Parts: sequence; structure tokens; C-alpha cells
Amino acid sequence: MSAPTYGRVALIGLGLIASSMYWAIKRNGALAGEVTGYARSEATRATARRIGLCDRVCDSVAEAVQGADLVVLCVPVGAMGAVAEEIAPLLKPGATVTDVGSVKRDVIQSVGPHIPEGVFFIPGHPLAGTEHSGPESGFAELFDNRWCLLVPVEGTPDDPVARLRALWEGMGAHVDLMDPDHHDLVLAVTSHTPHLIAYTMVGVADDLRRVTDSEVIKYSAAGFRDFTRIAASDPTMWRDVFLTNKDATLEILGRFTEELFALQRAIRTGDGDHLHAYFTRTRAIRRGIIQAGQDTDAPDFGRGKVAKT
Ligand SMILES: NC(=O)c1ccc[n+]([C@@H]2O[C@H](COP(=O)([O-])OP(=O)(O)OC[C@H]3O[C@@H](n4cnc5c(N)ncnc54)[C@H](O)[C@@H]3O)[C@@H](O)[C@H]2O)c1
Ligand SMILES: O=C(O)C(=O)C[C@]1(C(=O)O)C=C[C@@H](O)C=C1
Repeated sequence: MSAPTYGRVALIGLGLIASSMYWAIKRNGALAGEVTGYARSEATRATARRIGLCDRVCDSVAEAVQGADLVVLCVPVGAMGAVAEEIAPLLKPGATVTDVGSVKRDVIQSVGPHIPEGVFFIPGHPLAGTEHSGPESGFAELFDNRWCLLVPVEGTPDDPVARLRALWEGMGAHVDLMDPDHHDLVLAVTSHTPHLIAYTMVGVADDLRRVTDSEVIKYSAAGFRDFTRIAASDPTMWRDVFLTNKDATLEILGRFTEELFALQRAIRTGDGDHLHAYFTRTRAIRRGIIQAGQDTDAPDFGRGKVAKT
């Protein structure tokens, strides 16, 4: 059997992503010699022990990080800096620190200054998740065929990046490298603003509850149901995403509202051509994604082509 990618991996914050990483590492036993885990709440640590999450659940962050070759910060983006400050003096020379946060520029600014000389810092972001959170929500297949973006800070040598890439690939993901600002802009379009829209739509439906007598829930069609799934995502995580990816989200939200006003106007003025042209353009985008084989969840994935009208 080949040597493990890392001798010891420490997972800090035992929620959806950390627990999925643990099960994915265990599925491919060659990835880590030992996985330690730490959660700040005693209840979370007790749950982790009960379900066999991590080879060793530690009662202090110091014990979890001690001797680790890789430390993965799996806490909300707003908590990354404080956790990094706490673990900094405990890090082994030559170790790598990474994170899984949904925003990258802010994590680089809050974590970077605490990373000691001789320790590598390679921020990361797996583009995979669900609306569930906590130690019991993880599963080994979460990262299969998903992207994981790595955002190495300037001057990071190739070897530690290649090693972290091997870990993510071993957990089933495809890996790309990206600049942090570009990451934050892309994710504002593909993830952050869509979440805000889902939160808003469900909030609007809730405001109308009395008017509709709960019929929006009873008769919710597939589109709205997808919104409710997204809007059930963890409030702390998403509060931090919007507070830390403020500029990119506001930029995309500005463009979104402009387009929305144009569509609103087309509806009011009965401009069917505008609506039809707009929807034709957006449908082509969806079809392009499916034809490029980039949406493995789509019901029409693998059929090779989609119906023409
Ligand atoms: N959920 C997703 O879809 C998803 C996908 C990709 C990346 N992420 C990112 O991964 C990270 C973890 O998300 P998750 O979905 O696993 O969350 P989660 O809520 O399931 O788990 C987060 C863990 O961090 C702990 N924690 C919270 N605040 C803390 C603090 N101040 N100090 C120490 N520990 C603290 C919680 O107790 C919990 O154990 C976040 O940064 C998030 O942006 C989430
Ligand atoms: O599928 C979901 O539930 C998600 O929202 C996952 C999702 C996304 O927007 O795709 C959410 C946040 C992450 O940072 C990465 C993935």
C-alpha cells in the first residue's frame, strides 16, 4: 500500500463539510494516516464520538492540531481568523493550513497574518454542499465529480499544493486553481446571489401567508420547492458569506435588479418579444451546461442532446 497523502489531518469544526471530508478520506484509506477532529461544543463532540466521526475526537483544539501535517478550518467564514489565531502557535513546521470557506479574499485577510513562517497556507473551497449542517449531515460522496477551488497565496511552493490537490482528488473532486478576487466574483454569481434570491422569495411567500392561507406551501411547485431547500441553509454560514463577500455580491445584485426592472417593465407594457428573447437566451445557457456534461444531477444528463423546439 502506498504512503498516505498526509500522516495526520486535523479537522476543526465538525459540521457538514468536515464530516463529509472524514467519510470521503475513510472511503479512500490511502489519504490520511490519522484524522483528528475538534468542535467547540461538547454536544457536537459527543455526537461525533457516537457516530464514529474522526479517528480521535479531541476536547481541545491544541490536542487536535498537535503534530498535524494538514489542518483544515471547517468553521463559518467569520470565525476563521479567531480559530487561526488560536492554533497558530501549535502548528508544526512544514504543515499546511487550508480552509473550506465559501469566500476567499476575506479568509486570506483574516487567517493569513496568523500563519507562522514555515507553515503553508492554501485556502480552498469545495463547490459542494447541501442545506443541512452539523456532524450528522456529512456523507462520503459529497465531493464526487464536484470542483474544489484552491487559492494558494503568493509564493507557495508547488509541492504542498500538489499534495492538497491529491487529497481533494482522492475524495472524488476535480481541482482548479483560482485567484481569490476572481473566485469571490464567480461565486457571487453562481452561489451567493442565488441564495439571497431564494431567501427573499421564501420570505415574500411567508409574508403573504395570511393572504394565501398557507396555500403556497400546500401547492408549492418544483421551482418554489427548490427555493425553500436553499433557503433552509445555515443562517450563520450565510450571514458570514454576505458580510465577507460584500462588494462582489452588491455588484451582482445591482446587475440583477437592473435586469429584473427591465423584465418588470416588459411585463407591464406587454412586451412579449422582450420576454421571449430573454427566456430563449437563458434556456440556451442551461442546455449548454448539460451538453457540456457539466451538470451530473440533471435528469437529462447523459442523454447527449436535449429537445429542440
Ligand atoms: N454548507 C455548504 O453547502 C458549504 C459548501 C462549501 C463550503 N462551505 C463552507 O464550509 C464551512 C463550514 O460549513 P458547514 O456547512 O460544514 O457548516 P456547519 O454549520 O455544518 O459546521 C460548522 C461547524 O463550525 C463550528 N463553529 C461555528 N462557529 C464557530 C466558532 N466561532 N468557532 C469554532 N467553531 C465554530 C460549528 O459548531 C460547527 O461544528 C463554512 O465556512 C462554509 O462557508 C459550506
Ligand atoms: O447545494 C447546495 O445546497 C448548496 O447551496 C451548495 C453550495 C452552492 O451554492 O452550490 C453552497 C455554498 C458553497 O460554498 C458551495 C456550494
